[in-house]
Amino acid sequence: MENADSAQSVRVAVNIRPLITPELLIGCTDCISVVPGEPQVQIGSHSFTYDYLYGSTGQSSSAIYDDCVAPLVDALFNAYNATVLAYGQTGSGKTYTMGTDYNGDRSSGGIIPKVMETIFKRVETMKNSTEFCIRVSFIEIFKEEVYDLLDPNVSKGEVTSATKITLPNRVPIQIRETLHGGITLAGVAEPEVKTKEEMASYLSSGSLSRATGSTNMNSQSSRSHAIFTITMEQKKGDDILCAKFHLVDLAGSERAKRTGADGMRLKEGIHINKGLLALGNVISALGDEKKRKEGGHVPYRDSKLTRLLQDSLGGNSKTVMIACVSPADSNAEETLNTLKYSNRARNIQNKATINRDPVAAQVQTMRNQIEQLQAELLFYRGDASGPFDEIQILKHKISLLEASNAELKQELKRQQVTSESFVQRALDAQVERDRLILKIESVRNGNSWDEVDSNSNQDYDLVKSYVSKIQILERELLRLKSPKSMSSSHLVECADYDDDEYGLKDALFNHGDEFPSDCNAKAGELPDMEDDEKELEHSSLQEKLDKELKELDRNLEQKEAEMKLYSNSDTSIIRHHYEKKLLEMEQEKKILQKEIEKLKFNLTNISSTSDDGAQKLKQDYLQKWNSLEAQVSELKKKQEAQTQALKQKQKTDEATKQLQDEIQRIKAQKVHLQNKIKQESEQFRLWKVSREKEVLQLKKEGRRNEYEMHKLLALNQRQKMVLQRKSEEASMATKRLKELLESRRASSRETMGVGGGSGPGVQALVKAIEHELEVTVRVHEVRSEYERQIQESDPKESESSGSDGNRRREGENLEVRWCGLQLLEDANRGSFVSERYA
Ligand SMILES: Nc1ncnc2c1ncn2[C@@H]1O[C@H](COP(=O)(O)OP(=O)(O)OP(=O)(O)O)[C@@H](O)[C@H]1O
Repeated sequence: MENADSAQSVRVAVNIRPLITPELLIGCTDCISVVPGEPQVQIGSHSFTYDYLYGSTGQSSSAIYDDCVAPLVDALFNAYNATVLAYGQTGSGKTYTMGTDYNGDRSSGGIIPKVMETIFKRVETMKNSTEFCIRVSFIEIFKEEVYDLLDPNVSKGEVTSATKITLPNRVPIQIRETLHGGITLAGVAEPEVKTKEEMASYLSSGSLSRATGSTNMNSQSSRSHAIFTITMEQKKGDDILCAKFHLVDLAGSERAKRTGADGMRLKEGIHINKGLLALGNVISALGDEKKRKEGGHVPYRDSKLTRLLQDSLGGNSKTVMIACVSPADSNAEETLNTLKYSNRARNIQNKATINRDPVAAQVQTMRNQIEQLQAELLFYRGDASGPFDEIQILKHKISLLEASNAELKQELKRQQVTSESFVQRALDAQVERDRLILKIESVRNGNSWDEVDSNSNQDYDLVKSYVSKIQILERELLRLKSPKSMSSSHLVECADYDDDEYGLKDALFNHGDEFPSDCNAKAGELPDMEDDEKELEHSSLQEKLDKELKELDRNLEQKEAEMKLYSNSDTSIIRHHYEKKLLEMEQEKKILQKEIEKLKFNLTNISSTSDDGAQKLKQDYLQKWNSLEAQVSELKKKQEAQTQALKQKQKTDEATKQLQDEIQRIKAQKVHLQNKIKQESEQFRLWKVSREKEVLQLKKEGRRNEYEMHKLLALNQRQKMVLQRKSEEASMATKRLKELLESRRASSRETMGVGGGSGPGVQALVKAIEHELEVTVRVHEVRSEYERQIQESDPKESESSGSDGNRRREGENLEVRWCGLQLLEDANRGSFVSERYA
């Protein structure tokens, strides 16, 4: 179900029947007054307003159908449920108003026959576009049991004159609740009807089966609540709509005293009143705004009548209640009750919705979904006009983002410049720091400040050379790095630094921190600019070529328009026309000249005679001659004009030809230009592809270089450590040597003390031998130490080939040089020491 309408209250109409014969016989008078032109009724001191009012001095009862019921028939065709409910005391005219006792008599009035008629008339007009399936059911609630009035298997029973009640032999029908809370009647007959007559026959046969009986108040009193239901199914394509129209004729409320009911009839009356009381309670519950808002309980389950009317009262239905009242003063009390009861019903709020077949509704929903998805798909594919506004907004967003991107790029460039200077300063500081560390280490190792300074200067040079080498490598790396790869792989690369197997972060030449920032600073600068330039060049060239092409198109258009002008007039026809005209003129001229010759001849003959007649003729001839001469000269002028026109035409023809040539030339140019554009685009594309390849290659190379650089740095670090250790060991050896010399000197002094003095020649010899010994020991120590170091070094390195091997050799040379230096120093120091201690 879908398309929920807004809540609509139950409409209430009051139908006041006229005083009937029995009432008149007992002298009843009219106790109800009606406010003219208003749906307002007054009884005693009570006044009530309704939606509609009929009978008495108000509107005629025949208008009930048009005002109240016809809109419900419309609603039924629009798939809304509808209900007409006739309520009132016994004998107040409910059956009469509803037409439930229809017996096939065409003239009999009532709402149901009119509804049937209208439905079938409309079905007839709509049958081409819609498939209808109309079914009817007719049930009654008699003594709190539901009976099927259309059950064909049930004998009609017999009518006993004593009770005047029809007692059919039948089985009550069970009320069932559907999963969705709807109410159904198990096994109720619901025959399909094709015509009004068919429906009417079910109505009349059902009404015959209805329980009726005679009371003091009504000789044909309905002893049951009857519900005639028309179910209409409409199929329009895949859409299936289904709605129900309940036409309810309630049993009348009654007072046993007045109806004179006893026994069976009394029991019936009690049941009737019980059902109506339950209905009253439901109406009260639904009509009380406060209770409704609080979601209070509505006692639908208190009676079968209220259960069956659940949807009609406060549910999914458009409902009209017709309160039937008798105007007789004898019924004043019941009439007042009915008016109060029905007035409350006006407060009931229903919410009718279009009833769609669940499967059809599902299909419809799915179809809507498919349509929506298809629209979305088209939009995302870009081959639909799409939601134009959305595209505009997105375009605007893109342009804003592009502008902000350009700004950010500018900012990035500025930051890059600043960052570069910072990086330079950081590098300087780094070098200085490393130099100081070396100095401190050296001092700690017991070296004098002079030595430290000289060592430090050498270290500084070494550090500087390494730093500069690193810088060169970094630049090389940056150059190789692609601008595009930087953005994506930068983070990964930076992360790699942290995981570096050599622990570069903690190394003396710690460029792990600076390097990525430097990478960042320079990222995309040079290659990006190069690419940008190339792309800019390409786009400006394309633009230029496009402009040229447009210019050519414009020229072409212009020339073709001119051409059209010329070609509009068919040149051959015009020329033909001019030539023909010229020829005609020529002939005319010849004829005129002949005539002139003839006249001249006649004139010469005439001039020889002196006859008056001849003179007159001469005069005539002369006049004619003159006119012919004038004609000839006129003709000549025309001929000249025609010749001019012909010449002009020839010129035009030439111009046309020129134009045609020019158009051909422009067209050729255009083709050439288009080819050029195509070629240029192709070239650019190829360039881009090769550039991308190059970039990939460079990235690869960059990564390799980077890796090598890391290895170099690690090697360097290891060498530094080796050197440091070696210098420590050398100083230890010196110390040991000093001790050795000291002990020897002491022993020699002792020897001298024991053996007496010796000459200065012997002392010098001892000194020289000692010095020699010291140097030899030192050299031997250092060499063995160096060899040991070499053996200890990673055997894998010796296996590496190519550039790795070169670099390794370079490191070894450095190491040897360093050792040599140390050796020399130590040897000198040894000599100095030996001299001092001599
Ligand atoms: N508008 C009317 N004009 C003339 N006669 C009417 C009108 N309404 C009802 N009557 C007559 O009043 C009598 C009682 O009417 P009806 O049987 O329709 O009452 P009821 O409300 O259905 O009674 P019950 O509840 O006992 O079945 C009938 O004889 C009927 O012809």
